[in-house]
Amino acid sequence: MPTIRPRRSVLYMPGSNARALEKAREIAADALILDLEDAVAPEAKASARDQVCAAVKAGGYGRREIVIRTNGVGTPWFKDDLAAAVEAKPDAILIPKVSAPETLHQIGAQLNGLWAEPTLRIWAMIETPLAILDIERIARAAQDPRARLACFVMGTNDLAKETRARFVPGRAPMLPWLTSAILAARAYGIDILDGVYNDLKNEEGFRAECEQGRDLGFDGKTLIHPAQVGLANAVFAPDEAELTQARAIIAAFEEPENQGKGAIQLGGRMVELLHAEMAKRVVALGEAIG
Ligand SMILES: CC(C)(COP(=O)(O)OP(=O)(O)OC[C@H]1O[C@@H](n2cnc3c(N)ncnc32)[C@H](O)[C@@H]1OP(=O)(O)O)[C@@H](O)C(=O)NCCC(=O)NCCSC(=O)C[C@H](O)C(=O)O
Ligand SMILES: [Mg+2]
Repeated sequence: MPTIRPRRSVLYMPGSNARALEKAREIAADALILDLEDAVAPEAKASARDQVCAAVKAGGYGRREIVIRTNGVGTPWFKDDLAAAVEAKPDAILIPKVSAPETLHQIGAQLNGLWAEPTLRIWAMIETPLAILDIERIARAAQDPRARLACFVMGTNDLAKETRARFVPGRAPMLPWLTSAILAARAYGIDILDGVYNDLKNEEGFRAECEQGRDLGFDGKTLIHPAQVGLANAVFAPDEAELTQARAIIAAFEEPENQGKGAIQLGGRMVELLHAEMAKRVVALGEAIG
């Protein structure tokens, strides 16, 4: 079982907001996205870049995964963002509006030229109609180690803007796009995070969207406010009942009488070896969350 990195709660914060960057050291999110793109006004881009990179270099974020979101590849800020982010040594760099695999291959080549740490990963925002139409080829970039692709992040705000789809309970207009991206991510072994929920005061709606995202197969949810972290952590973690059931499945297949069997009955249900594999992942995720 490969090591699992929990990504239940992934909190964006504007790179221009010094208070948020400081506060984030105490927030129980699994990962933080320090944003240089949409959350930062054009006149604040350069100072936000300096501030974010200084914060990452200063550290103090504990086990939280640190991700810097650059401005888009075609913008005047991208080149400096990428160079500064590489130097700051975050865990990953998030590239907005990736619409074709060639972008990821080009960035992979640039990272080599910048002597990026071998452990640095690339995350890709999936938030344009073209990305959805070409999602399989984009995910396939993960097969090229130089592209360093580790995670997709759904940008549902940009998708709504570009398509004119509306945000409605249940997200029917977006479901085909979300599920296509999940399939592509799984086909090539990368993680995938659900988009943000903008309605900060609507806890019921937020819970429903977290549960829907989890049931669709997302690894976690991107968030915009610290108040959203606790619920996302709870929804995307296996609960006690799931952990107990998973341990029971693993134990059942270890019984001498079940050795060599591909399918057994447990508590009135058929379980197969594939369920034991799934159970091992649930237990490993539970242990990784600790
Ligand atoms: C949405 C906000 C602008 C609300 O800010 P504010 O009104 O200041 O909130 P509060 O008064 O409730 O804040 C309470 C304290 O919490 C801190 N705080 C708030 N948000 C964050 C945060 N995201 N990270 C860390 N800390 C945060 C405040 O500083 C307050 O602290 P204190 O002073 O001690 O009381 C704001 O929440 C915000 O800016 N959120 C993030 C916005 C953002 O990053 N947007 C870009 C990413 S979303 C996106 O683009 C997705 C994608 O690309 C797509 O297309 O969908
Ligand atoms: Mg966006």
